[in-house]
Amino acid sequence: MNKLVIGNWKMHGSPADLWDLAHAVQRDGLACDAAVCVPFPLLPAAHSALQASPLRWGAQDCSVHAGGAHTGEVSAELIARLGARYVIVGHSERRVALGESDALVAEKAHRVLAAGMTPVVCIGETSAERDANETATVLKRQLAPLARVLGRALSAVVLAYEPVWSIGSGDAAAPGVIADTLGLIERTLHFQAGMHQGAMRVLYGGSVNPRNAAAIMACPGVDGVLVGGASLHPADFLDICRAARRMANDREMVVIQGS
Ligand SMILES: O=C[C@H](O)COP(=O)(O)O
Repeated sequence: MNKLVIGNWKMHGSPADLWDLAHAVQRDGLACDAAVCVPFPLLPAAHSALQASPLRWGAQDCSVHAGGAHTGEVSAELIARLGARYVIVGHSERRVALGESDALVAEKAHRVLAAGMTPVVCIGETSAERDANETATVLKRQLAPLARVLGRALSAVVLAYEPVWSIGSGDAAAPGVIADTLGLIERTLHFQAGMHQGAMRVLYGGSVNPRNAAAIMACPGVDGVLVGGASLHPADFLDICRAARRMANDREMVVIQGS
């Protein structure tokens, strides 16, 4: 499976930024599966700028409702009509600031799948939870409703492990911590949903940049990265994509040499 790089622009960006990124991709090529998740008002511009590009686009949230009288909400169906392929759900910035529950996040993931897109479901512990040795408890609690609501469709989800203490800090989790935590996630998914290793894509997110991307993507179980700040700079974003492509090449060489 190719590595996947997803940029999360959060509440940043403009149509001009999307065209800059599109031109950079056209000039340098895109070396892996990649997408950029933009604020809702930028989705039409993403459609215009990226429709002829290998770079996909998506949103950062959606309504838990399919449609109807829900002022200010944006349904997954409306997002899909703008050509989006991915929708991030359960980002810690929403869980913390807006009190989004694990059950709500699972229902939103269900809506995204029903609209024919891929949910990128974020999970991760805060620094207080990590210090209190509660990482395993938190991750199991966050994953449980997903397994319950989605059942077999869980394998169509992209999971993003984002330790909250790492987001925007400049300090990515150490490769050993990432590998250990992804192992824990894998065992939890096996126990809760009967899922086997590699059945779904699992990304790491939190202070990923062009300097640490290769080491992070070399961690066992890491299928790609969810990138915040660095995704706002086309050169950095494409450097991370190149690191992802090198990983795939290295693996292909190992398979060929070992076959
Ligand atoms: O969704 C992306 C994450 O919040 C990571 O953000 P960051 O790369 O700026 O730390």
